[in-house]
This record gives sequence, structure tokens and C-alpha cells, in this order.
Amino acid sequence: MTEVHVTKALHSAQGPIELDVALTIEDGEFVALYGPSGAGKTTVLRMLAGLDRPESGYIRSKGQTWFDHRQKNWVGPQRRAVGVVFQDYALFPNMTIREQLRFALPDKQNLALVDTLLEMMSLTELANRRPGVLSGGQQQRVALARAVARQPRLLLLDEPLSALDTETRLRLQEEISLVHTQFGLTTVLVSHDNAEIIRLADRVIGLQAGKIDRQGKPAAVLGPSTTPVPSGRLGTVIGIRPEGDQLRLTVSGGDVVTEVLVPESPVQVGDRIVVLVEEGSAVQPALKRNGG
Ligand SMILES: Nc1ncnc2c1ncn2[C@@H]1O[C@H](COP(=O)(O)OP(=O)(O)OP(=O)(O)O)[C@@H](O)[C@H]1O
Repeated sequence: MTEVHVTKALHSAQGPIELDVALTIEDGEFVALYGPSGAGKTTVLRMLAGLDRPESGYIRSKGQTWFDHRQKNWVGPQRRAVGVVFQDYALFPNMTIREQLRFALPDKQNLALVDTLLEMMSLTELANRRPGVLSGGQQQRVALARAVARQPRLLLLDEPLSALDTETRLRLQEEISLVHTQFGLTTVLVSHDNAEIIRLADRVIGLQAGKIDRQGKPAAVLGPSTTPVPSGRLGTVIGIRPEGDQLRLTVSGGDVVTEVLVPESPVQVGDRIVVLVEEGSAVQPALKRNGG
């Protein structure tokens, strides 16, 4: 469990506001922080990461005190088991992808974890490249893999997908969900995107002018989505058949096999793709996965 009560005087565009936030996050929970610009979402995330210092209160995670104003206790960011992903990737320009992941390992000998993460994020073929030659989506996959390589108690995501196009966002959402589940992480996501929050989060916490003004299950707090929330399903193309001027793809993902019609495109058997599904049936052409 992570228990937080933090306060700080903020200087916002609308004048001074008092940030005063108390929340408890269960181990394994996926929490989203939501609210208008300037509400204090990033500040709370930075306080959890140890990048910003509260004026009073405490932060305790799984029995460890990271900050306690009364006891004058402060643990710096390097000594908190947190992995952080920002919107702008913040990768080291001179390190290869593999080096960035290795650098993040708490146990430098655990090279098997680096290989696992490269594989999970489809980065194996890019492992010896530097970030400058990668697309935005690929760089953000590296940033996510690097954050997980730290084996964090808390995975902190500050609008990690907002610079990416819709297809790449959907794919990264799948990957965030995958690592959250597979590594048993506790995740805090700052997002403005209702659909993203409904897809990913167990609970949403709304912030308004530095205070929590609502919280609960995302669909209940954010209201029913006017459009059905599509969910992306990762799969591998196992069959391709021409149909008129389109292609019918057979896609296998987990224990589900789906068929989708796509425009003529350079897709090959073995490509990993994301298929959007609504209420169980594929509704949108498959999105090419490699190189995304
Ligand atoms: N260290 C600080 N000291 C004082 N004020 C700060 C500090 N850090 C941020 N602020 C101010 O606090 C307000 C909240 O900032 P914050 O970035 O947390 O908001 P946000 O909810 O994440 O907004 P956005 O959605 O635009 O990113 C802003 O007006 C910002 O200028």
C-alpha cells in the first residue's frame, strides 16, 4: 500500500493555490489522475517520484517512508523504487536501447530481464540503436521498458502518450496494460484522455485546484462514453487472402483468432498488429505493428 498526504503552495496562472492531496493506493492498483490543466496532477506525480518536495505531510510506500515532514525524513529519487515515463521520452541520446535498459537495472547482472523487456516491447531488433533514429512510438516503448527495468514499486506515467498518434497510442496502451499486469506493478497515470483512463485504470482520482474533488471507477466518474470504447488486441497475422481490392487477414492473439478486412497494404504473415475490437467483434482495419 502507498499512503500519501502532501501539501504545497503552488503559483498557478489563476493565482496561488494550496495543493492538499491525501490518497491511498493499493498494491497492484492502476490509478489515473485526471483534471484540468494546472490542477496539480504532475506535481503530485513528481512528489511521488521524489522530484518535487512537499511542504508538509508524508509519503509511505510498502512500509518505507519516502517523505515525512515531521520526522524530517526525505528519500531522494534514486533511492525510491520508482519508474517514471514522461511525455518527452527523456532517453539518454548516447546510449543504445540495450544500454539504457541495463543502466536502469537495480541488479546489473539481471540481463535476462533486459532481454525479456526488449522482447515484450518488440525492441529486440532495435537494441543496438540509439534513440535518435527511432520513431516517437518506439522511443516511448524504450522509455516504458527502461522504467520497468528499474523494477519499481510505483510506475509513474505523466501523459506518456499525448504526443503520439491514435494508432501508436492504442498500441502503447496495450503495452502499458501488459507490463502493469505481468510485472504486478502499481501504476499511477496522469492523463486527459477519458477513453484511455476507462481502458487502463481501476480508479480515477479527479483533481481540481490542488484538491481531490471526485474519485471512483472510471466509467462512473467520467460518465458513460458516448462512443463505445474500442480496445486494441495484439495479434500475429497468420493468414492473408485477397478479397476484391482488399485483404482479409486472419489474426491470432492469445486464444482468439479474428478476421479483419484491410486495404491493400504491405502486410506479411508474422507481422504483429493491433486490431481494434468493439463488443467482441473486429471493427477496424488492423494497424501495422512493426516499425510503429
Ligand atoms: N514547484 C512549484 N512551486 C510553485 N508552483 C508550482 C510548482 N510546480 C508547479 N507549480 C504550479 O502549480 C500548478 C499546477 O501544476 P501541475 O503541472 O502540477 O498541473 P497539472 O494538473 O499537471 O497541469 P497540466 O495538465 O497542464 O500538466 C501550475 O500552475 C504550476 O505553474
